[in-house]
Amino acid sequence: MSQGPILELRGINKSFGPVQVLHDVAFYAYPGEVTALVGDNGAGKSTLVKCIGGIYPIDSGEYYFEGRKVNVTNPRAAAELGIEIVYQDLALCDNLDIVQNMFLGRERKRGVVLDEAAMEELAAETLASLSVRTVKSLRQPVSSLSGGQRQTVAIAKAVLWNSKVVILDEPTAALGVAQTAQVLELVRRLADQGLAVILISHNMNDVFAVSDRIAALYLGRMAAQVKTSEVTHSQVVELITSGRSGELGLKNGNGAA
Ligand SMILES: Nc1ncnc2c1ncn2[C@@H]1O[C@H](COP(=O)(O)OP(=O)(O)OP(=O)(O)O)[C@@H](O)[C@H]1O
Repeated sequence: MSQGPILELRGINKSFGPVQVLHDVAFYAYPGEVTALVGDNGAGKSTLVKCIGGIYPIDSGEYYFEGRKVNVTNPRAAAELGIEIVYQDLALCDNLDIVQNMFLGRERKRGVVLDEAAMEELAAETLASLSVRTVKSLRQPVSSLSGGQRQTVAIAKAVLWNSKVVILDEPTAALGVAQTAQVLELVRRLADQGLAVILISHNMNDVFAVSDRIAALYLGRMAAQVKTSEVTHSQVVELITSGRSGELGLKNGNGAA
């Protein structure tokens, strides 16, 4: 791919009080690709993603977006760049319907009145563009949806805002086999539409099924970022568990195309 990364981090450090969680981390994500972010519990995946999303300001390091150096010091700055995070707990409101959830906090208005028709149309268009046909009515409460459907709504909500980078935190963790397959298809479709997708996952099958690149964190350091087609399951497991892969002969943060 000739295009450069849409998002690139260099030398990122992040501490909480005396505890340094991220050490000199390099990371990049390309448009049209799924980048899997893997690592053991506590490796720093959530912290890295929260730095990308402006929830945690970085202590030092450089953050580039579309080739420009940027300061992302709060979630609004990230949203303005087109970066959206879909959290594991989804932050959907059970008592609200699909349209209300998708526009929560960013409602469309006509004068002082909510423009329900415009919101419903845009929600329908977005779901259709993602080839989501599993929800019966956009006016059904989110509490009536299955886990996979909820995940779909949360993802659709994230792409509604002309997003360019969508970060998904373990989107299949709570799902069964069929629903996992549906959500992975959706993840792939997002990338095929040109979005850069960052997928946090512990599931190697998911990672290999859907990702183009894999970034492996080990104890807060980027052990490697590699093309998925160039590594095996066991090499990735070795990167996650030991931070190294002898066979790959990779250096820290290496593997850029
Ligand atoms: N707000 C915080 N204050 C202090 N320490 C924190 C904070 N957030 C995370 N940490 C520490 O940073 C380290 C990395 O945590 P993080 O949640 O980023 O890892 P993770 O790779 O996402 O793990 P998991 O897969 O278990 O979610 C952990 O040791 C954690 O205890």
